[in-house]
Amino acid sequence: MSAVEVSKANKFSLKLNTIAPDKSISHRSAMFAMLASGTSEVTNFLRAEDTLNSLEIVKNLGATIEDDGVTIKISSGGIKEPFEILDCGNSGTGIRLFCGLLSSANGHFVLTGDKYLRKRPMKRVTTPLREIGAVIDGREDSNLAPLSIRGASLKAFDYDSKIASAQVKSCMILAALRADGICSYTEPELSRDHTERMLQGMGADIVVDGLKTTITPMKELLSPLTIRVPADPSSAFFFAVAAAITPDSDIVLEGVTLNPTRIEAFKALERMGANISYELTDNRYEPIGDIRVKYAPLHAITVEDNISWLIDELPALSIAFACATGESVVKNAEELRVKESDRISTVVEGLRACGIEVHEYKDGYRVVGGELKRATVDSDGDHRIAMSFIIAGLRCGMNVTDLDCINTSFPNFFELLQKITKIEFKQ
Ligand SMILES: O=C(O)C1=C[C@@H](OP(=O)(O)O)[C@@H](O)[C@H](O)C1
Ligand SMILES: C=C(OP(=O)(O)O)C(=O)O
Repeated sequence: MSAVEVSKANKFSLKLNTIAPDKSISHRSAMFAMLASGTSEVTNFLRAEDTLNSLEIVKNLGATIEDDGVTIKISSGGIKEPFEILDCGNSGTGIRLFCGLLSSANGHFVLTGDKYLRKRPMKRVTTPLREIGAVIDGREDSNLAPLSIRGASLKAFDYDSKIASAQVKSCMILAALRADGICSYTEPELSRDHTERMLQGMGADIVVDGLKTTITPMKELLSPLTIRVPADPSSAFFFAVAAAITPDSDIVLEGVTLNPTRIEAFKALERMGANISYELTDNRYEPIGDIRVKYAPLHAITVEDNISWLIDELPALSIAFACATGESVVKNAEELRVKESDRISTVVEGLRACGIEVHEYKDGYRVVGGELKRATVDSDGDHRIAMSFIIAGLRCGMNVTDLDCINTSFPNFFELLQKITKIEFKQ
């Protein structure tokens, strides 16, 4: 399936209870099970390419996996040297967290990914890991995958990170769990905190004090995880924007993680005028609940703080900017340039193709709200760009090409979308 034609939508009222399970939590569930004694049980694991690659890697590292289609049981007898090259596919989260997990494990490990991942920067994890004794190398002096790791003993550290990145933080927390003394990691702004919450739930000694996380190495294996993965707010957000830009529409997104580090894009949409409410329904490892979004005319906003809390949703939020009155600005978001695509360029080019005035900056862009027009937009192999411009099509019709990437995070996206509008696939 290489292209889709999306029709303009009429008002809709919907409840969605099958939004894709959270990608960040699914990756972590598979990986953290390797640190437990006994069997971890994960229900509602995201069965998408990125996270299935992590599960396959865990299997290659010696875990036994039993899957009845509902619950995945993962039992590990410790990390074993794999026969295979470990392929993370398209996933930055996969490769960077595995670097932390494997740097202290016995054996030799080769991590790689697809042509997009092999262009993304890895020094952000390989440099701090090398500083504490990790034996890790890769192309361009360890900046680019394939990466090769020879497990080694790691020294205790106090690391002051310059980037607000949950991938870097999680990598270093995983390394710290097997270092030779108490470690601390400080970040410039709080990034998503699933790693801390899940590992604490498994009994790890991790103390969070504002931006500083202190980790005491594991003395023994952790307790197994028992988790139901909540729906992914980053996936749910495409449908939040769908309701926010389609007059008189109303949508309820069920069972989503309401972790404050993940729902900032919904808060931004609320600041733009959309009518949004949250209902807490569960609280295990993190708050979980339903998000209701009702259409209201949107106005422009500036987004410049806590960028890591909505970094993955910025492409979809930019579609709402295009439909708002006034000029919306995104600042401090240079991290967008090193995602699956350079998301500053792909958003700017895509919106311009749809007739919207956009000004590009080094660290963001300014979108002048206007009339979206039907265009052909190529995703550049980036799932979030593909889904964002498909949602734009609900306003004006759209042809979006290069769609296979959607399977990395949201395989049932089209099944849900067809509850809202007509879609026609082309070769
Ligand atoms: O830790 C995670 O699960 C993620 C962290 C973020 O990346 P960075 O840590 O690079 O900001 C985010 O963009 C990615 O989709 C998932
Ligand atoms: C950036 C993303 O993922 P990753 O970094 O894991 O490839 C994303 O899903 O938008």
